[in-house]
This record gives sequence, structure tokens and C-alpha cells, in this order.
Amino acid sequence: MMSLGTNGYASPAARKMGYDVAEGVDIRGRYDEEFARILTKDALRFVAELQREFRNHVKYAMECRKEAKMRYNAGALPGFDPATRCVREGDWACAAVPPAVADRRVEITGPVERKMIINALNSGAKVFMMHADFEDALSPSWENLMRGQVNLKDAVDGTISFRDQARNRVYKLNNQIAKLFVRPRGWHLPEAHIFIDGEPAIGCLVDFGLYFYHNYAAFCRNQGAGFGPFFYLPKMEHSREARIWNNVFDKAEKMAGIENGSIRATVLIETLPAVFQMDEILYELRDHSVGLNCGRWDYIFSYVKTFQAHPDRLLPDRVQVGMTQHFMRSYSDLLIRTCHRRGVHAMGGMAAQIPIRDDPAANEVALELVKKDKLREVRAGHDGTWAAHPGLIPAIMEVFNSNMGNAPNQIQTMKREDAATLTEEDLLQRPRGVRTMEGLRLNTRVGIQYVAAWLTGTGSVPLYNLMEDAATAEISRVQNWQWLKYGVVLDGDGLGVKVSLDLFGRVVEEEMARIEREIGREKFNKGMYKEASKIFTRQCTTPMLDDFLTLDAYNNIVIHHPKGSSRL
Ligand SMILES: CC(=O)SCCNC(=O)CCNC(=O)[C@H](O)C(C)(C)COP(=O)(O)OP(=O)(O)OC[C@H]1O[C@@H](n2cnc3c(N)ncnc32)[C@H](O)[C@@H]1OP(=O)(O)O
Ligand SMILES: O=CC(=O)O
Ligand SMILES: [Mg+2]
Repeated sequence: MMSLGTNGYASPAARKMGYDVAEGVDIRGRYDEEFARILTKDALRFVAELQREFRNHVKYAMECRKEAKMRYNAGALPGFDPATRCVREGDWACAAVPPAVADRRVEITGPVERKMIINALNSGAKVFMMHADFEDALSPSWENLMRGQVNLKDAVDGTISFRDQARNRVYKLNNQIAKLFVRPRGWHLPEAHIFIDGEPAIGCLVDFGLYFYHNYAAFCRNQGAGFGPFFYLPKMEHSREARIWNNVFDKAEKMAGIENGSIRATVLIETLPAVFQMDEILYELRDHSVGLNCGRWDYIFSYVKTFQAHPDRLLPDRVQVGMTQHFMRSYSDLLIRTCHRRGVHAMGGMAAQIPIRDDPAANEVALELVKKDKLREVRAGHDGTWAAHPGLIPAIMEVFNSNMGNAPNQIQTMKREDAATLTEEDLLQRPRGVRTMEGLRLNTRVGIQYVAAWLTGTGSVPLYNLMEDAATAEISRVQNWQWLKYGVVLDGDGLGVKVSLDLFGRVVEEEMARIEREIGREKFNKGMYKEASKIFTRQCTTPMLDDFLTLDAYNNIVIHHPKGSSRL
């Protein structure tokens, strides 16, 4: 048994032995005293119990995803499930929204980095939430994940601080801070630094389990029993996956001895199959739900992925697939109607624009685009939305305030019964627009730079004045793959060039040269652009589309200790 000093840290002798793990648990990530505060024997036992109870359910759910993919690849279209019609038509409601999160008109999102967490919690707005991300915005290296857990624990305890040496500035929490939501990874990602009974842990159960174990008591203390912790749940494709989460929550509440329904989660509807399962997902989570969110970027990615074998449903250039496309508008409208019918929040999504510091005119244009997007959301009936950057909060808040007034949300006032008539055809309607050479170039330039950042530990980056994260990079990847696969003719610019392996090879070469020019040779050589280009090119040209960019790239960031990196 590892001995702990009075400060809670392991003694030097114990440190040599590594983490004090529960039975069946093997930690292969680097030892660090800070991480040992999180990777305690009891917390690991809890994670292992979750894994043991739910691993077969997760495996089954992943098999079902494969089976659905085969059906779509054979020509089937996703649609409403006749077997669950009674759930869609039934008259039921989710548990009442807890007062602590009734008003969530602006939620700032960001990776679980220390300074970002403090800045986000302090963002200064009257009512808002912070959504701390282990998912789209985080490169899931061992260091990022474990530091993220340490940061969140310190944030929940109220002790978090950060010293910026270069600027000699200390960051601390204000008196009034945002409410915290945490987004674990999706069901598909393993955690290769923690093995349980000889197999890699399920990533999201590690994220959830460690965070819950260390923080539920503080939530009870600070928010009152029955209110929190709060979560966002990403990338689900079917209500059976929501049922697993619901069972995980039940088990966690029992273990902690807290009221059933204390844990609350907002599910991102960000896969095409899931749009046909919104009622079913809410039903599964009805005691633990605080709504659904339009994860628009993954949703676009999922549209391409679901229709990978449907050359009649190709997407136009990425920049043209916005929320005003009929299929996107229908998805958002149906989500609002579904949530409000069941008594929970319908959250909007992320506009990709971020402040542009060195160009006031361009900044004004970006801000106007964000405002327009948010105005559309609040008028449609969304109860709140996401901001990617603190600089956007005042403008977004203003749009929501002037349209919602003092009401905490629009659950009762914007029922959107008109959306009840939306059909499968509306939700699947082909997006309109054109495909261009610049679209192919931009996908390539952005995709490679994103992967390069991700490989070096950064999961969200500003590129060409837009926020890019795993979801937006996925669109670039699958769109290139699709255009190559079907030899698409890029005629939106009048050039009429056919996308081929040869053309793509030249585009990669030219865009790599452009990246080098833009960022400078030194940074280019120090970074992982060549590795990123290799990974991105392979993924765009592989005969069978990879399910996730980050699943394949993950092997490059797994580092087992004492030495060496290891493939799963
Ligand atoms: C599709 C989806 O899933 S969307 C959700 C996932 N994506 C995200 O969460 C993206 C979140 N946003 C970000 O990561 C960042 O804003 C970026 C990468 C887009 C831009 O980052 P930067 O270029 O570093 O921003 P910038 O230099 O303007 O930052 C200015 C200040 O704001 C802070 N800041 C910027 N974004 C955030 C944020 N989201 N949360 C908290 N603080 C932030 C910076 O830390 C910096 O603080 P400082 O002045 O104290 O040093
Ligand atoms: O997670 C959000 C998205 O848009 O994807
Ligand atoms: Mg997403």
C-alpha cells in the first residue's frame, strides 16, 4: 500500500513504486505527484467498477454502430424508428430543470487548461455557464487529461490559480463565477494509459469517473443537494448509448449516496442518426437530463460520414454548409420542439468566428456574423448558446437579453409546434452549394494545421480567424475523402477540375509550402507538420473511411512509461 504524507502527496519511497492502484488497474502513464492526487486507489476502484459493469454494453453499442454503418453503406437512409413511435408520441416529461441551471443563455466553452478555466469561469457575465472540454477542444494526451482533472478539482474547490511567468500575472477566481459543465470524451475513444483487467479503459468513463469521484461532494456543499455535477455528453448515435450514461449516473449517485437525479446532462445532438432519436435519448435520461444541444460541426461531419457511400449526397464547400441550409435549420427546429415538449433546454451551437485583434474592420464583420447566428437561434426558440471566446460574450449576451428579457429560458414560451410536421426528407435534404478548388485547398490547409496542433497537445486553435477543433477538422477530412472517392468535379469556380489522387498530392504539397510561408520556416520545422500531413493525407485517401480522425491519430500521442510510445 502506498503511504501518503500529511499533505496528501505520496512519500519519495512510494513515488518510486508509481501510483497506488486498485486491483486490476494498471497505470501506464507518467507518474506525477499532482496526478497522484487524482489517481487515488479509491477513485481508480470507482472507474474500474464502472468499466466492469458497462464495458459489454459499450462494446455492444459500438457493434450496433458498425451494423448501422453497413446498412447506410448498402443504401439505407437513417430515419425514425417505428419500434419507438410510442416514446415519440407519448406524453411524458423530463425531471424539472434545477434552478441552478435554469438560465443558461450564454455558455463559454474551452479545453480543460488551467488559465482557460479561470478565464472562462471569470468571464464576467451575469448568468452563464462554463463548459470544460475533454472532447472536441482537447488533445487527449496523458498530460492534458490528468492536468485537466487537477485543474477541475482545484476549480470546483475554488482554489485554482495560475501564474503567467512571462507576463508576471496571477490568475484567480472572482467572487461570482460561472456554473461548470464538463464534457467527457465520446464512447468510441479508449484511454490507453489506464488498463483495467488487461484492456484499455473506456476514455469517457475515466473522464467522468475521476471528475465525479473527486467533485460530487463539493457540488453538494456549494450548490445544495440534488444539483450537480453537470455534464455534456457528446457524439452519441442512438438512445441505447444514452441508456448506458443513465445507468452510469444511477450507479455514481448510489456510490456517492446522493439524491437520484443530482447529476444532470445535456446531450449533444451531433450525429445524423441521433436526430431521429431525440425523444428516445431524452426518455432514457429523463431523470438526469437538462436538454439537448445542436452540435452543428460534428453534425455536418456525421452527415458526410453517414452518407459516405451515397455519391448523390455530396456536400458543397465546407464554408457553405451553415445553419440556414434546410437540413440544418430543420434539425435545430426539431430539437427545440422536442426539448420544449419534454420541459428541458434546447441549446444552440458554436459560431466559428472569434475576435480578430489586428483588423478592426474584419473584427466587426466577424462580430456581425456571430450576432446574426445568435439572433437566428434565439428567435427560433433556443434557450442559450455557446461562445468560443470571452470577447464574444457581451455581444451574444446582448442578443439573448434583448430577445428573452428576464425570462430564464423559452421552454414554456417557444413550443415550436410547427416543427412537428418536419419529415425525414426535411432532415436529410441535400445541402445546396458548389464545390471549388479553394474548398479543397482550405480543407487541406486547415486539416493539416489542426492535426499538427493536436499532435503537439493543442486541441483547439485559431486558424484564418476561425476556431478550429476536432469537429471542424473532421469536416475537412471527410469532405476531401468524399471528393476523392467519387472523383468530384470542382466546378463552382468555373475551373471544372476533377479531384484525383494526383491532384490531391499536388494540393498537399502546395498547401504545405503555403503553411511554411505563413508561419515561417523555424516554426514549421519545429512543429509536427510533416507528420500531420502524412496522417491527414492517409486519412483522405484511404479506400475505407476511418470512423474518427482522432482515433487513428491517438496512437501518436500515447506515451507509456517508463519508456517508449505504444500502439493499441
Ligand atoms: C465544435 C465544438 O465542439 S465547439 C467547442 C469546443 N471548442 C472550444 O471550446 C474552443 C474554445 N476556444 C478556444 O480554444 C480559443 O478561443 C481559440 C483557440 C479559438 C482562440 O484562442 P487564442 O487565439 O489563444 O485567443 P486569444 O489570444 O484571443 O485569447 C485572449 C484571452 O482570452 C482567453 N480565452 C480565449 N478563449 C477562451 C475560452 N474559450 N475560454 C476561456 N478563456 C479564453 C485566452 O486565454 C486569453 O487570455 P489572457 O488574455 O488572459 O492571456
Ligand atoms: O460539439 C460541438 C460541435 O459542433 O461538434
Ligand atoms: Mg462536437
